[in-house]
Amino acid sequence: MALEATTKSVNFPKRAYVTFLAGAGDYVKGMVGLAKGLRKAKSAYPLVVAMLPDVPEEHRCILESQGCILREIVPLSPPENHTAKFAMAYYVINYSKLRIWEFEEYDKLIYLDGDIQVFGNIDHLFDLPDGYFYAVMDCFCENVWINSTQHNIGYCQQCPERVQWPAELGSPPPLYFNAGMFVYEPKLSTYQDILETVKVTPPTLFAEQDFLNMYFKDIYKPIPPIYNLVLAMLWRHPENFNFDEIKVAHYCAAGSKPWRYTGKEENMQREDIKNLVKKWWDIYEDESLDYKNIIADHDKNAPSAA
Ligand SMILES: O=c1ccn([C@@H]2O[C@H](COP(=O)(O)OP(=O)(O)O)[C@@H](O)[C@H]2O)c(=O)[nH]1
Ligand SMILES: OC[C@H]1O[C@H](O[C@@H]2[C@@H](O)[C@H](O)[C@@H](O)[C@H](O)[C@@H]2O)[C@H](O)[C@@H](O)[C@H]1O
Ligand SMILES: [Mn+2]
Repeated sequence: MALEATTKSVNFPKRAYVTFLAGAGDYVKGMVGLAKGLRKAKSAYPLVVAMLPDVPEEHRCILESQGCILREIVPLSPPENHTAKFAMAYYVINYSKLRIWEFEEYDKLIYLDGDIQVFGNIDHLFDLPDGYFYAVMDCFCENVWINSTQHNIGYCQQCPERVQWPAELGSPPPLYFNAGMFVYEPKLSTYQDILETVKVTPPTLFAEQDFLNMYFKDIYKPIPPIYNLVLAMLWRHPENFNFDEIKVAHYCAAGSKPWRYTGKEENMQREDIKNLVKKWWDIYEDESLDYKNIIADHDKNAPSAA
Protein backbone atom coordinates (compact mmCIF):
# COMPACT_ATOMS: atom_id res chain seq x y z
CA MET A 1 0.00 0.00 0.00
CA ALA A 2 2.75 2.46 1.01
CA LEU A 3 4.64 1.89 -2.27
CA GLU A 4 1.44 2.36 -4.26
CA ALA A 5 0.63 5.57 -2.37
CA THR A 6 4.18 6.81 -2.97
CA THR A 7 4.02 6.05 -6.67
CA LYS A 8 0.66 7.76 -7.00
CA SER A 9 1.76 10.84 -5.06
CA VAL A 10 4.92 11.32 -7.16
CA ASN A 11 4.25 13.37 -10.25
CA PHE A 12 6.67 11.85 -12.83
CA PRO A 13 7.56 14.37 -15.57
CA LYS A 14 6.01 13.45 -18.87
CA ARG A 15 8.74 13.26 -21.49
CA ALA A 16 9.04 11.91 -25.02
CA TYR A 17 10.95 12.18 -28.27
CA VAL A 18 8.99 13.72 -31.10
CA THR A 19 9.51 13.71 -34.85
CA PHE A 20 7.64 15.11 -37.84
CA LEU A 21 6.30 13.18 -40.85
CA ALA A 22 4.82 14.69 -44.01
CA GLY A 23 3.70 13.02 -47.22
CA ALA A 24 3.60 9.46 -48.55
CA GLY A 25 7.28 9.29 -49.44
CA ASP A 26 10.18 7.36 -47.95
CA TYR A 27 10.78 9.47 -44.83
CA VAL A 28 8.68 6.86 -43.01
CA LYS A 29 11.82 4.67 -43.24
CA GLY A 30 13.66 7.38 -41.34
CA MET A 31 11.00 7.23 -38.63
CA VAL A 32 11.25 3.43 -38.33
CA GLY A 33 15.05 3.71 -38.12
CA LEU A 34 14.71 6.40 -35.44
CA ALA A 35 12.25 4.34 -33.36
CA LYS A 36 14.59 1.33 -33.49
CA GLY A 37 17.68 3.44 -32.81
CA LEU A 38 16.11 4.92 -29.66
CA ARG A 39 15.29 1.37 -28.51
CA LYS A 40 18.84 0.20 -29.20
CA ALA A 41 20.12 3.20 -27.19
CA LYS A 42 17.84 2.02 -24.35
CA SER A 43 15.92 5.29 -24.19
CA ALA A 44 13.28 5.33 -21.45
CA TYR A 45 10.87 7.47 -23.48
CA PRO A 46 8.48 6.88 -26.38
CA LEU A 47 8.65 8.39 -29.86
CA VAL A 48 5.71 10.61 -30.84
CA VAL A 49 5.20 11.15 -34.58
CA ALA A 50 3.54 14.47 -35.43
CA MET A 51 2.13 13.63 -38.86
CA LEU A 52 0.31 15.60 -41.53
CA PRO A 53 -3.05 14.28 -42.81
CA ASP A 54 -1.38 13.15 -46.06
CA VAL A 55 0.49 10.31 -44.32
CA PRO A 56 -1.13 7.14 -45.72
CA GLU A 57 -2.80 4.46 -43.57
CA GLU A 58 -0.12 1.92 -44.52
CA HIS A 59 2.63 4.15 -43.11
CA ARG A 60 0.58 4.83 -39.96
CA CYS A 61 0.28 1.07 -39.38
CA ILE A 62 4.02 0.58 -39.86
CA LEU A 63 4.78 3.31 -37.30
CA GLU A 64 2.24 1.98 -34.78
CA SER A 65 3.70 -1.52 -35.17
CA GLN A 66 7.06 0.01 -34.19
CA GLY A 67 5.59 1.41 -30.95
CA CYS A 68 5.30 5.02 -32.14
CA ILE A 69 2.59 7.31 -30.71
CA LEU A 70 0.85 8.95 -33.69
CA ARG A 71 -0.46 12.50 -33.44
CA GLU A 72 -2.10 13.99 -36.52
CA ILE A 73 -1.41 17.71 -36.93
CA VAL A 74 -2.85 20.34 -39.25
CA PRO A 75 -0.52 21.83 -41.89
CA LEU A 76 0.89 25.25 -41.03
CA SER A 77 1.86 27.54 -43.90
CA PRO A 78 4.05 30.64 -43.82
CA PRO A 79 2.53 33.92 -44.98
CA GLU A 80 2.28 34.25 -48.74
CA ASN A 81 5.57 35.73 -49.88
CA HIS A 82 6.32 35.31 -53.57
CA THR A 83 9.84 36.53 -53.12
CA ALA A 84 10.52 33.67 -50.70
CA LYS A 85 13.26 31.54 -52.14
CA PHE A 86 13.72 28.64 -49.78
CA ALA A 87 17.09 26.91 -49.94
CA MET A 88 15.07 23.78 -50.79
CA ALA A 89 11.56 24.23 -52.25
CA TYR A 90 10.09 21.53 -50.00
CA TYR A 91 11.16 23.42 -46.87
CA VAL A 92 7.74 25.12 -46.89
CA ILE A 93 6.16 21.95 -45.41
CA ASN A 94 8.60 22.11 -42.51
CA TYR A 95 6.64 25.01 -41.03
CA SER A 96 4.14 22.37 -39.89
CA LYS A 97 6.88 21.17 -37.50
CA LEU A 98 5.88 24.15 -35.33
CA ARG A 99 2.64 22.34 -34.36
CA ILE A 100 4.66 20.33 -31.80
CA TRP A 101 4.38 23.23 -29.36
CA GLU A 102 0.73 22.25 -28.82
CA PHE A 103 1.71 18.91 -27.22
CA GLU A 104 1.28 20.38 -23.75
CA GLU A 105 0.50 16.99 -22.21
CA TYR A 106 4.29 16.61 -22.08
CA ASP A 107 6.54 18.57 -19.73
CA LYS A 108 9.60 18.33 -21.99
CA LEU A 109 10.20 16.96 -25.46
CA ILE A 110 13.23 16.33 -27.63
CA TYR A 111 12.52 16.94 -31.32
CA LEU A 112 14.41 14.81 -33.87
CA ASP A 113 14.18 15.05 -37.67
CA GLY A 114 13.30 11.83 -39.48
CA ASP A 115 16.75 11.84 -41.12
CA ILE A 116 18.45 11.58 -37.74
CA GLN A 117 19.75 8.47 -35.99
CA VAL A 118 20.49 8.18 -32.25
CA PHE A 119 23.56 5.98 -31.66
CA GLY A 120 23.96 6.68 -27.95
CA ASN A 121 21.54 7.31 -25.09
CA ILE A 122 20.71 11.01 -24.78
CA ASP A 123 17.93 10.78 -22.16
CA HIS A 124 20.07 12.91 -19.82
CA LEU A 125 19.29 15.94 -22.02
CA PHE A 126 15.78 15.93 -20.54
CA ASP A 127 17.40 16.94 -17.22
CA LEU A 128 18.89 20.16 -18.61
CA PRO A 129 17.55 23.19 -16.69
CA ASP A 130 14.04 24.31 -17.75
CA GLY A 131 13.40 27.68 -19.39
CA TYR A 132 15.88 27.37 -22.25
CA PHE A 133 15.92 26.10 -25.84
CA TYR A 134 18.79 23.66 -26.41
CA ALA A 135 20.13 22.80 -29.89
CA VAL A 136 23.40 22.33 -31.78
CA MET A 137 24.98 25.16 -33.76
CA ASP A 138 24.70 24.80 -37.52
CA CYS A 139 27.37 25.22 -40.20
CA PHE A 140 27.12 27.75 -43.07
CA CYS A 141 29.74 26.27 -45.39
CA GLU A 142 27.64 24.02 -47.64
CA ASN A 143 26.36 25.34 -50.98
CA VAL A 144 22.80 25.20 -49.68
CA TRP A 145 23.79 28.45 -47.89
CA ILE A 146 24.95 30.08 -51.15
CA ASN A 147 22.28 32.81 -50.95
CA SER A 148 23.31 33.87 -47.44
CA THR A 149 25.67 36.70 -46.47
CA GLN A 150 27.62 34.43 -44.13
CA HIS A 151 28.41 31.94 -46.90
CA ASN A 152 29.32 34.62 -49.41
CA ILE A 153 31.92 36.21 -47.14
CA GLY A 154 33.20 32.78 -46.02
CA TYR A 155 32.04 33.28 -42.41
CA CYS A 156 31.01 30.30 -40.31
CA GLN A 157 30.19 30.35 -36.58
CA GLN A 158 31.92 26.97 -36.28
CA CYS A 159 35.26 28.76 -36.89
CA PRO A 160 34.68 32.53 -36.36
CA GLU A 161 38.44 33.18 -36.46
CA ARG A 162 38.84 31.85 -40.06
CA VAL A 163 37.04 34.84 -41.63
CA GLN A 164 36.19 37.61 -39.16
CA TRP A 165 32.71 39.14 -39.44
CA PRO A 166 33.33 42.50 -41.22
CA ALA A 167 32.85 45.52 -38.93
CA GLU A 168 30.99 47.32 -41.72
CA LEU A 169 28.25 44.66 -41.45
CA GLY A 170 27.74 45.44 -37.79
CA SER A 171 27.94 42.81 -35.05
CA PRO A 172 28.21 39.13 -36.04
CA PRO A 173 24.88 37.25 -36.33
CA PRO A 174 23.61 35.63 -33.08
CA LEU A 175 24.50 31.93 -32.64
CA TYR A 176 22.35 29.92 -35.08
CA PHE A 177 21.13 26.36 -34.47
CA ASN A 178 20.21 23.49 -36.74
CA ALA A 179 16.48 22.77 -36.24
CA GLY A 180 16.81 19.05 -36.88
CA MET A 181 17.20 18.40 -33.14
CA PHE A 182 16.23 20.48 -30.09
CA VAL A 183 15.16 20.18 -26.43
CA TYR A 184 12.08 22.27 -25.61
CA GLU A 185 9.07 22.66 -23.29
CA PRO A 186 5.70 22.62 -25.12
CA LYS A 187 3.38 25.33 -23.83
CA LEU A 188 0.04 26.46 -25.31
CA SER A 189 0.76 30.13 -24.58
CA THR A 190 4.03 29.87 -26.52
CA TYR A 191 2.27 27.93 -29.27
CA GLN A 192 -0.41 30.63 -29.70
CA ASP A 193 2.29 33.31 -29.83
CA ILE A 194 4.27 31.29 -32.40
CA LEU A 195 1.17 31.08 -34.63
CA GLU A 196 0.61 34.83 -34.39
CA THR A 197 4.28 35.59 -35.03
CA VAL A 198 4.46 33.25 -38.08
CA LYS A 199 1.63 35.25 -39.66
CA VAL A 200 3.71 38.43 -39.64
CA THR A 201 7.18 36.98 -40.29
CA PRO A 202 8.23 36.93 -43.97
CA PRO A 203 9.63 33.49 -44.95
CA THR A 204 13.39 33.24 -45.49
CA LEU A 205 15.97 30.76 -46.84
CA PHE A 206 15.71 28.13 -44.10
CA ALA A 207 11.98 28.41 -43.48
CA GLU A 208 10.98 27.27 -39.97
CA GLN A 209 14.61 26.87 -38.93
CA ASP A 210 15.17 30.60 -39.47
CA PHE A 211 11.89 31.33 -37.69
CA LEU A 212 12.82 29.21 -34.64
CA ASN A 213 16.25 30.88 -34.43
CA MET A 214 14.62 34.32 -34.45
CA TYR A 215 11.88 33.32 -32.02
CA PHE A 216 14.08 31.61 -29.40
CA LYS A 217 17.25 33.68 -29.78
CA ASP A 218 17.06 35.05 -26.20
CA ILE A 219 16.85 31.61 -24.54
CA TYR A 220 18.88 29.53 -27.03
CA LYS A 221 21.70 27.54 -25.42
CA PRO A 222 24.14 25.65 -27.66
CA ILE A 223 24.88 21.99 -26.88
CA PRO A 224 27.88 20.06 -28.31
CA PRO A 225 27.88 18.92 -31.99
CA ILE A 226 27.84 15.23 -30.94
CA TYR A 227 24.12 15.66 -30.14
CA ASN A 228 23.20 16.57 -33.72
CA LEU A 229 26.11 16.00 -36.06
CA VAL A 230 25.12 17.69 -39.32
CA LEU A 231 27.15 15.41 -41.63
CA ALA A 232 28.82 18.29 -43.48
CA MET A 233 30.71 18.91 -40.23
CA LEU A 234 32.79 15.81 -41.09
CA TRP A 235 34.57 17.64 -43.91
CA ARG A 236 33.93 21.26 -42.88
CA HIS A 237 34.87 21.27 -39.16
CA PRO A 238 36.26 17.85 -38.04
CA GLU A 239 38.30 19.65 -35.39
CA ASN A 240 35.11 20.64 -33.54
CA PHE A 241 34.16 17.13 -32.33
CA ASN A 242 35.45 13.58 -31.79
CA PHE A 243 33.95 11.11 -34.32
CA ASP A 244 33.89 8.30 -31.74
CA GLU A 245 31.80 10.39 -29.37
CA ILE A 246 28.94 11.07 -31.85
CA LYS A 247 25.61 10.26 -30.18
CA VAL A 248 23.29 11.68 -32.86
CA ALA A 249 23.96 11.79 -36.62
CA HIS A 250 21.91 14.04 -38.90
CA TYR A 251 21.86 12.79 -42.50
CA CYS A 252 21.11 16.17 -44.08
CA ALA A 253 24.07 16.49 -46.42
CA ALA A 254 23.04 16.13 -50.07
CA GLY A 255 22.91 12.43 -50.97
CA SER A 256 23.33 11.17 -47.41
CA LYS A 257 19.75 10.03 -46.62
CA PRO A 258 20.50 6.35 -45.88
CA TRP A 259 17.28 4.98 -47.37
CA ARG A 260 18.08 6.57 -50.74
CA TYR A 261 21.89 6.55 -50.57
CA THR A 262 23.59 5.97 -53.94
CA GLY A 263 27.09 7.18 -53.06
CA LYS A 264 27.21 9.32 -56.19
CA GLU A 265 27.00 12.82 -54.72
CA GLU A 266 30.01 14.83 -53.58
CA ASN A 267 31.58 13.52 -50.32
CA MET A 268 29.35 10.43 -50.34
CA GLN A 269 32.31 8.09 -51.00
CA ARG A 270 34.03 9.15 -47.78
CA GLU A 271 34.72 6.21 -45.39
CA ASP A 272 33.07 8.02 -42.45
CA ILE A 273 29.90 8.63 -44.51
CA LYS A 274 29.79 5.00 -45.66
CA ASN A 275 30.34 3.94 -42.03
CA LEU A 276 27.42 6.08 -40.78
CA VAL A 277 25.10 4.93 -43.60
CA LYS A 278 25.94 1.29 -42.77
CA LYS A 279 25.32 1.92 -39.06
CA TRP A 280 21.91 3.32 -39.95
CA TRP A 281 21.04 0.26 -42.09
CA ASP A 282 22.33 -2.17 -39.43
CA ILE A 283 19.76 -0.72 -37.01
CA TYR A 284 16.98 -0.45 -39.63
CA GLU A 285 17.38 -4.13 -40.58
CA ASP A 286 17.89 -5.46 -37.03
CA GLU A 287 14.70 -7.44 -36.37
CA SER A 288 15.57 -7.83 -32.68
CA LEU A 289 14.85 -4.08 -32.40
CA ASP A 290 11.35 -4.42 -33.87
CA TYR A 291 8.77 -3.40 -31.28
CA LYS A 292 6.85 -6.69 -31.58
CA ASN A 293 10.00 -8.67 -30.72
CA ILE A 294 10.89 -6.39 -27.81
CA ILE A 295 7.39 -6.87 -26.37
CA ALA A 296 7.55 -10.64 -26.94
CA ASP A 297 10.91 -10.83 -25.11
CA HIS A 298 9.54 -8.69 -22.28
CA ASP A 299 6.46 -10.91 -21.81
CA LYS A 300 8.61 -14.06 -21.96
CA ASN A 301 10.95 -12.80 -19.24
CA ALA A 302 8.27 -11.11 -17.09
CA PRO A 303 7.87 -12.78 -13.67
CA SER A 304 4.69 -14.86 -13.74
CA ALA A 305 1.88 -13.40 -11.64
CA ALA A 306 1.99 -14.89 -8.14
O1 LIG B 1 8.88 14.98 -47.60
C1 LIG B 1 9.23 15.20 -46.43
C2 LIG B 1 10.20 16.19 -46.09
C3 LIG B 1 10.54 16.37 -44.76
N1 LIG B 1 9.93 15.62 -43.80
C4 LIG B 1 10.24 15.81 -42.39
O2 LIG B 1 10.81 17.10 -42.20
C5 LIG B 1 12.16 16.94 -41.69
C6 LIG B 1 13.04 18.07 -42.22
O3 LIG B 1 13.34 17.83 -43.58
P1 LIG B 1 14.83 17.37 -43.96
O4 LIG B 1 15.39 16.53 -42.85
O5 LIG B 1 14.80 16.74 -45.32
O6 LIG B 1 15.63 18.72 -44.00
P2 LIG B 1 17.21 18.78 -43.85
O7 LIG B 1 17.52 18.50 -42.41
O8 LIG B 1 17.77 17.71 -44.75
O9 LIG B 1 17.46 20.14 -44.29
C7 LIG B 1 12.55 15.55 -42.14
O10 LIG B 1 13.63 15.04 -41.41
C8 LIG B 1 11.26 14.78 -41.89
O11 LIG B 1 11.12 14.54 -40.50
C9 LIG B 1 8.98 14.64 -44.13
O12 LIG B 1 8.48 13.95 -43.25
N2 LIG B 1 8.64 14.47 -45.43
O1 LIG C 1 13.37 23.67 -43.21
C1 LIG C 1 14.70 24.08 -43.05
C2 LIG C 1 15.60 22.89 -42.67
O2 LIG C 1 16.82 23.43 -42.26
C3 LIG C 1 17.79 22.54 -41.74
O3 LIG C 1 18.45 21.86 -42.74
C4 LIG C 1 19.51 22.45 -43.44
C5 LIG C 1 20.41 23.31 -42.61
O4 LIG C 1 20.63 22.68 -41.38
C6 LIG C 1 21.77 23.54 -43.26
O5 LIG C 1 22.65 24.12 -42.33
C7 LIG C 1 22.42 22.28 -43.72
O6 LIG C 1 23.65 22.59 -44.37
C8 LIG C 1 21.51 21.65 -44.70
O7 LIG C 1 22.12 20.47 -45.21
C9 LIG C 1 20.23 21.28 -44.06
O8 LIG C 1 19.39 20.80 -45.09
C10 LIG C 1 17.23 21.51 -40.75
O9 LIG C 1 18.13 20.40 -40.67
C11 LIG C 1 15.89 20.95 -41.16
O10 LIG C 1 15.33 20.24 -40.04
C12 LIG C 1 14.95 22.07 -41.55
O11 LIG C 1 14.74 22.87 -40.40
MN1 LIG D 1 16.96 16.74 -41.42
